[in-house]
Amino acid sequence: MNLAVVGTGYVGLVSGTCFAELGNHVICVDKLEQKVDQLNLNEIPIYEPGLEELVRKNKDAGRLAFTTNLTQAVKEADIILIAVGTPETETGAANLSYVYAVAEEIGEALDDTFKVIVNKSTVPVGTAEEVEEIVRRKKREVNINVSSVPEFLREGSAVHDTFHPDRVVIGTSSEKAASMLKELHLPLTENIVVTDSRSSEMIKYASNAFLATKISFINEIANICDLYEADVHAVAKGMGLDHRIGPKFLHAGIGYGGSCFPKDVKALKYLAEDKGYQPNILQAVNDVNEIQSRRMVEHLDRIFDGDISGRTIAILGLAFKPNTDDMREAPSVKIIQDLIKQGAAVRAFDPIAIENAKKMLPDEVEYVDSALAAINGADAAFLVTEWDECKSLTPKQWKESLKQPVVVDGRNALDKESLKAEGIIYHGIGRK
Ligand SMILES: NC(=O)c1ccc[n+]([C@@H]2O[C@H](COP(=O)([O-])OP(=O)(O)OC[C@H]3O[C@@H](n4cnc5c(N)ncnc54)[C@H](O)[C@@H]3O)[C@@H](O)[C@H]2O)c1
Ligand SMILES: O=c1ccn([C@@H]2O[C@H](COP(=O)(O)OP(=O)(O)O[C@H]3O[C@H](CO)[C@@H](O)[C@H](O)[C@H]3O)[C@@H](O)[C@H]2O)c(=O)[nH]1
Repeated sequence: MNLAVVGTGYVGLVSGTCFAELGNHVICVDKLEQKVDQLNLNEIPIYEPGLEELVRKNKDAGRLAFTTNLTQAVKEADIILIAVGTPETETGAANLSYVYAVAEEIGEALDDTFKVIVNKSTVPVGTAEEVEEIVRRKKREVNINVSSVPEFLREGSAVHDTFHPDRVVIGTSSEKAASMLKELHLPLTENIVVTDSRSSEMIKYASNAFLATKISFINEIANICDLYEADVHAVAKGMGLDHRIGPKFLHAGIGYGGSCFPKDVKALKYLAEDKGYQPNILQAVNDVNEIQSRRMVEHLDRIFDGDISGRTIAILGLAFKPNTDDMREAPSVKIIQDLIKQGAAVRAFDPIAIENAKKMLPDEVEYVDSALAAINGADAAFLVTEWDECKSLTPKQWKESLKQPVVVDGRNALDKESLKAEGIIYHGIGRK
């Protein structure tokens, strides 16, 4: 099939490339000329394991191309995928201006042949219908269907997730569109749910909100564990073995970040409130997450009697999770701002996110190029992102490098017993 993919962020770039790998002919469009030039030189603007080789291979095979020319890409396509950003606005609602702008451009570019327009961006319920209206306003007699096929990939394992999805959701009112979209996705999975576009849009928000709920729930349990000297690790294990609960997304820590969970929980909350419904669970999920990253600084305050001014704190990991250089809504930002406000000096390490981090963090932060260099001579260390390089420091290295043997593990990723055995003052989140 011939595909046009509009937007070359995580979703557009990864899904476009993977569809090319499956034998489709894919043209990816972005309005940023510099990004398209980079992609044409095989320079991948994001860090995503396995992606660069796949882009190169499919470009060389003539199945994948990058352009700023939306009109040409639309003309050649049977299916047009919209994969532009839907960031958070001040009210918490999703900003749909990029989606609407693309709908207008597609409307202007369409000819008479039947095309399926697919919304892959995460959007409020009813957006597929709105996009169809915008396109038809441009060309009344146009032969199209607008469907919703939400994306469920995770950053850092995006290529793997795209080739091995748990399910594909197709929301459409057209049998022809459903059959074309099924044909496109069948090589990936047989678990294809076909529904209407409104339910499909809701499936995406509900899935992200549910996963975020699991995280805020276990974080709340961790906070209570702290008060009663129970260990949330053991608690999560004991809970997760119940098949009805499951072990995943029960890892307590400093809260969820990234470009999706924070904004999507708020956007769904906004959708409910906009119709006069008070979504109490979503509110609580968000509230718990907003303060969870403060737990690390609280631990430090306790150790240093509330005065950390003049202390050097090593920050291990800046990205919102390992295997990505994405700093969007990374808990490290709030933590570092807090530390600096209290007069501490911050020395930070991340294997790949430092360049992105510099754009968001205070100028006072010192950056170093290894985990060991970060902890060398520091008064305490914070594990903020559980990169392998940070987790693999030995108890001896921690002990010999830190000025004071204080380690606050915001991801509960370190072996607390061996650290304690080495004489290190260890604090996890909800771990006695
Ligand atoms: N990042 C993820 O892991 C992920 C996973 C699932 C779903 N989503 C959802 O997918 C959508 C895209 O997310 P992302 O992280 O890939 O976005 P992004 O913001 O990283 O990238 C969007 C791209 O679209 C381009 N763009 C904007 N307007 C354009 C236009 N008119 N024409 C051509 N290109 C245009 C931008 O230049 C940018 O390169 C969002 O709705 C997000 O919530 C993201
Ligand atoms: O048990 C857990 C699991 C995750 N996290 C945190 O939750 C955030 C999100 O993690 P993850 O879901 O792995 O990353 P994303 O790439 O943001 O992916 C989520 O958001 C995407 C965008 O919508 C969806 O497509 C994915 O299905 C969904 O998992 C990160 O800060 C993690 O550190 C925890 O704190 N505890």
